[in-house]
Amino acid sequence: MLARMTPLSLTPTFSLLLHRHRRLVHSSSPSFTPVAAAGGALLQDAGATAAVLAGAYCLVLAFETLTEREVIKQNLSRKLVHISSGLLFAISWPIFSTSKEARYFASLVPLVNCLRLVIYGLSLAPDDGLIKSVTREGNPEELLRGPLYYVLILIFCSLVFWRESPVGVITLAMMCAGDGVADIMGRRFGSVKLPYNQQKSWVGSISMFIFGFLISIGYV
Ligand SMILES: C/C(=C\COP(=O)(O)O)CCC[C@H](C)CCC[C@H](C)CCCC(C)C
Ligand SMILES: Nc1ccn([C@@H]2O[C@H](COP(=O)(O)OP(=O)(O)O)[C@@H](O)[C@H]2O)c(=O)n1
Repeated sequence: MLARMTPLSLTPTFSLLLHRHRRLVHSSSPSFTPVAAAGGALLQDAGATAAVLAGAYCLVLAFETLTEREVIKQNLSRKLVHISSGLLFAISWPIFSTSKEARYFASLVPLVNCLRLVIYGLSLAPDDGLIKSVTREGNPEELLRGPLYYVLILIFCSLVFWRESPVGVITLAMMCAGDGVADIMGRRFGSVKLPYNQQKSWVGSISMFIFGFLISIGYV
């Protein structure tokens, strides 16, 4: 049951397309050999990695542009990147092959972004746009805290849980949708604070649970 869990995998259309795709790739034609299958999977994973890397770059670039043009505020940009990055990363998992190596290809995407955050967080190179779109105050060192922990969790979930266990996508749903929405709802409507934490509110905490749970259900 848990084998090959993938986001949207229960959607009949998606399952049928995935099944037809797998039958096509693993067809029993005489000319089809395990070497060809391995080569096909390698090509598919390399292409998927390149596509998702490009998607990650374009996503951050889009929010950089919106922030620089003051279409959205810096704090909202950070939260929208926080919410969308991990959720879109998990949605991209089905485009990778069913090979054992697929998870390693997928984890390259957050790994490249991890290196990017370290380089710019240590000010080894300038990237004002990235800093503006994913930090609170616009300090490069901020990249080495929340954003860096975030991509490390993406690497961990893709390597350890991948599509075999729902724990990975549930973790991403809570971290991205839950924590992201908690901030937005809590800042706006969170006047009644938690008794044991005056920095958090009931609205924010309940929002985290509700949105994290709903997105988790949608993924598994
Ligand atoms: C802004 C972020 C975290 C802030 O956390 P906190 O300070 O609110 O606690 C997220 C940073 C995201 C990172 C810069 C880009 C990550 C891209 C991801 C690995 C791949 C996305 C692929 C998809 C197809 C867009
Ligand atoms: N459970 C929560 C979480 C956040 N929040 C609000 O969101 C703001 C930022 O929350 P946070 O500590 O998650 O911020 P990040 O560290 O995720 O950027 C808090 O200062 C609160 O105003 C809330 O009211 N209740």
